[in-house]
Amino acid sequence: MLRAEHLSFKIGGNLLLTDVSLTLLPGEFTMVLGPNGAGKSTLLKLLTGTEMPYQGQVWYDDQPLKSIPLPTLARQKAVLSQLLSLPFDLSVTDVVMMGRYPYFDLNPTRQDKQIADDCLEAVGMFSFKTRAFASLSGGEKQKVHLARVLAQLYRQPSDQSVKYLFLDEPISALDIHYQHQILKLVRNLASQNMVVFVIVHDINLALQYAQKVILIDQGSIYGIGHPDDVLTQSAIETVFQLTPYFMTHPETGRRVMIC
Ligand SMILES: Nc1ncnc2c1ncn2[C@@H]1O[C@H](COP(=O)(O)OP(=O)(O)OP(=O)(O)O)[C@@H](O)[C@H]1O
Repeated sequence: MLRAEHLSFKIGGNLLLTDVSLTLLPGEFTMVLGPNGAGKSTLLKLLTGTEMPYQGQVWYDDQPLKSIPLPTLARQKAVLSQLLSLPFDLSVTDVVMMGRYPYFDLNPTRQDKQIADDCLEAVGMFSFKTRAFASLSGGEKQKVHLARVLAQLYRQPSDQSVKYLFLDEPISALDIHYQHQILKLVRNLASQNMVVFVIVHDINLALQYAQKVILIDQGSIYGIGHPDDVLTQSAIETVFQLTPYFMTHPETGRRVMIC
């Protein structure tokens, strides 16, 4: 379980996040939405320890995040940020193997290599494994970074511990086929004792996949809970300043938004 209490964050004199409290449960697929600049990435950085809050605290299970040793954290938590370029000339396999750094000393084992291959396969990028990462398209780079975080949290059968996966707009560069493939993959991971926190902009994908939604506006939580309870007509009108219409999907019966 992840628990955050009364998180606030400021840079200079600007308060970017104000009094955010939340609980994320393993097994629950949480999606985070909100306008540009609302504070979604800032919240992710506080929940992952990339930034320290000005006020408040984050716990992973019963441990304050700041007290968890980095080598332990590296096996528990993986983060995919929006920055996809790398300053080094690496192959696709090299990038995925970065996810295995917490597990080997000098050289990857045969098992690490197999895990990297499996994770590339899972995102449809196995045939690119020897390519130079810099030569890939934007969507291909995004899939390789996804394979990297999957490799980092790859679970051995004996490992029952809770894992924490944070993805900042992981499907922004993907075609519609891979948007759905990756979200199904992540939903499946969530069901395996994982806390999953995914920032997206697509309200219909959140209505389709999320079990919990966090709607952020102007540095605060506007709503948190079941997607149908949070992503209401009035909430979307207020937060995004446009008028949505909702229809019912003809086969599944779920809500679909059109604007
Ligand atoms: N280092 C910084 N200095 C000043 N302002 C910052 C800094 N980092 C972020 N901000 C501001 O904080 C606000 C929240 O940024 P954040 O990246 O969390 O937004 P977001 O909700 O993830 O937006 P987007 O959907 O555009 O990615 C923005 O207005 C941003 O300009």
